[in-house]
Amino acid sequence: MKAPVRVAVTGAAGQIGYSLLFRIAAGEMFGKDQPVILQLLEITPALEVLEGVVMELEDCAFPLLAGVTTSDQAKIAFRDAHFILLIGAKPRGPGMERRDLLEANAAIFSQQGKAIDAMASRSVRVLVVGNPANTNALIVQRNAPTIAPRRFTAMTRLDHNRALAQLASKTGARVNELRQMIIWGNHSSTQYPDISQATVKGRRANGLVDRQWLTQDFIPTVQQRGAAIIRARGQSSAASAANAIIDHMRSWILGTPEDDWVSMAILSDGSYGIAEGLFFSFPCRCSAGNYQVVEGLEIDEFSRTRMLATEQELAEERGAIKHLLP
Ligand SMILES: NC(=O)C1=CN([C@@H]2O[C@H](COP(=O)(O)OP(=O)(O)OC[C@H]3O[C@@H](n4cnc5c(N)ncnc54)[C@H](O)[C@@H]3O)[C@@H](O)[C@H]2O)C=CC1
Ligand SMILES: O=C([O-])CC(=O)C(=O)O
Repeated sequence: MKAPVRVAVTGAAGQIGYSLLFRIAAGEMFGKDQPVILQLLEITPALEVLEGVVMELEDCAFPLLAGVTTSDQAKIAFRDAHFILLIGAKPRGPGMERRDLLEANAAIFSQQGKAIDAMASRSVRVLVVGNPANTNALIVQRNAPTIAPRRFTAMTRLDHNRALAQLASKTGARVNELRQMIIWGNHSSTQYPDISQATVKGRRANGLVDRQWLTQDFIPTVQQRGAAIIRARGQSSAASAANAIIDHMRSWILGTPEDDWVSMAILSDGSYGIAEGLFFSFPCRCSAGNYQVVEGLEIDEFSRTRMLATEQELAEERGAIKHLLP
């Protein structure tokens, strides 16, 4: 049996937490041979609810669940953590953009960045989910200067999965017959879901759909999907977000297939002309716990314009919280 990995999860008593923790404990994130210890963080008033979730975890008698701890102190929850999933934050309601949460959530992420720096394993891998996820990831990373910047990511995998589902439905294919989707930029309504590299059953997706569907239907549907779910459910997406968290971590740790890639928001190194120092979603290939931006893709004018728009928004978000960046 492998040694257990320590997985810290914040906002563990929230909606996403309730869809996520049981799947991690069942072995869906790290594989069926990898025991896990869950280190759960909540705010003090939510600890009682969290105790109920812990009782349910116990009642599942998961063979891979090697322990569960709870705390309202980030420094306790993050101690020696190998993986940290930063979910705990305020979600948006109807009529809001994710950036409207910046002020409410930014303080959480600067404090948690410092706690990661002080307490986590030096080889920790961090995924930021709480919105606005890209800019929160920047706050966390900059507040954790002793951890390598490559170990911080923000989630655009839900957008990637949404784009796959839309294209599969339009072309009558199954999702697993699609390859090489891309989400560029911010997890926001300026993101650019790009099918220019995508294939459907080995054929170029661009040749299977018309420009009008792309611009009037596909791109806005993916960009606005979170808002559509809030309108319908009265709450933001949770089960699909939890599923994307599993997918993101699984790809990062266990790797991507030879003929495909995934979208991850990572600290830009200047690839594709995107300004350094922004958490920007790129197509990435993963292997053995590492990721690399897929280089050398041709970017036409249509794509470039959209990539610049989402880059511009990220630069503005960074400007709004620059006082929180050491
Ligand atoms: N990146 C993405 O694709 C997605 C991001 N989200 C975001 O994820 C976040 C969580 O969503 P839900 O679980 O639906 O919200 P929720 O409100 O159901 O749960 C959030 C939990 O976080 C806790 N919390 C608040 N401040 C905390 C802190 N300082 N430390 C630890 N825990 C704290 C709350 O007590 C609550 O239990 C939201 O910001 C939401 O917008 C949601 C869906 C997709
Ligand atoms: O839209 C929201 O606020 C929640 C979220 O990030 C998503 O569903 O993509």
